[in-house]
Amino acid sequence: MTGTVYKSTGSWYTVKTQLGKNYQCRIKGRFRIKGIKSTNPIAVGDMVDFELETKNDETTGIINNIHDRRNYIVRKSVNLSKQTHVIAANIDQVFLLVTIDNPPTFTSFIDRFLVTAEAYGITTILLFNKIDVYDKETLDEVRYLAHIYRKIGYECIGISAETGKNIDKVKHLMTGKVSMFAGHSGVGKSTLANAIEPGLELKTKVISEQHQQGQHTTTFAEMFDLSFGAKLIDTPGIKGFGIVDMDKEEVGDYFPEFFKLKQDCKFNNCIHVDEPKCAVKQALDDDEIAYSRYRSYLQILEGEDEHYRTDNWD
Ligand SMILES: Nc1nc2c(ncn2[C@@H]2O[C@H](COP(=O)(O)OP(=O)(O)OP(=O)(O)O)[C@@H](O)[C@H]2O)c(=O)[nH]1
Ligand SMILES: [Zn+2]
Repeated sequence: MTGTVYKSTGSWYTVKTQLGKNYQCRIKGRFRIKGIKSTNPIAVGDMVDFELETKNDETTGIINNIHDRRNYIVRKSVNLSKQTHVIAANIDQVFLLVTIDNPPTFTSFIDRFLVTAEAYGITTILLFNKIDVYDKETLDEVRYLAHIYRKIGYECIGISAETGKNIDKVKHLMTGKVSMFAGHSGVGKSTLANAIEPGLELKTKVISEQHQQGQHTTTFAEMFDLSFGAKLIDTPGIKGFGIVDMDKEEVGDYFPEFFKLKQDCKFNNCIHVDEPKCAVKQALDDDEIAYSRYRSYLQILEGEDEHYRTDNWD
């Protein structure tokens, strides 16, 4: 049988078949996944093959194969083993919720998020939330940011999870796809989830309640089937992605507007900093590239990312 992993709690995996039946499955033997050292061989979103086994009237599944992943996101383990933890696989798109204030979302955060998503091969859509409470000036800022990111090719929507403004547009984009919501704490991820699917309880809340009681909890992602034919992966405590290791020469490739110009730089290994006849710097001078984007790029190049690492994950 073949199915998709909806939930994993350590050694057991909830796998749903195409006919919509859930099986509790375990892994047979050991899996090795090319290229990554992972603490967990199978993650939410994985497509797996399994055999059924019945013992004492209880039927469970034994997973014996994992299908190739289209993409996956990881977080580095907190210990020093350099192992990674795969959070989720086969994600179609991520909605990054952005608020101008309450809390503020800075372009440096947005850009680092986008670079990482590009590196993972995941489409990002920017949702500017809480537009119901913004004054004219703040709305102008939303428009300005939306203009910058649309020009690069990112879809941008102004929404209000509270009033329901443009939620239909978000649902439309989600239909038939596997999505995730990300963004700083307090931007409205849970509120949005509830606006698109009333009654859906995301774990983010549960986890923070447990936190207050001083309990240490390991967080696991979970996939939900929504009523309008969409899938949502909930990853408790997620603000962004874990960091992808990349070389200096690679960073510019994940800024789509830089990447397009790269072929016009004099040097084909140009990193757009001090090189002469650099098409990216020329475009910056011509206001074709936003200064905030170039600044974020330099920050990433210079490795000013330590605080982002902790910022991205609770
Ligand atoms: N005015 C207004 N308030 C909103 C909107 N969306 C969310 N909020 C409020 O913002 C606060 C935070 O919203 P949450 O949905 O809990 O934010 P979250 O991103 O899930 O936060 P974490 O669980 O900490 O990651 C709540 O008080 C919401 O009522 C909105 O569109 N407009
Ligand atoms: Zn260049």
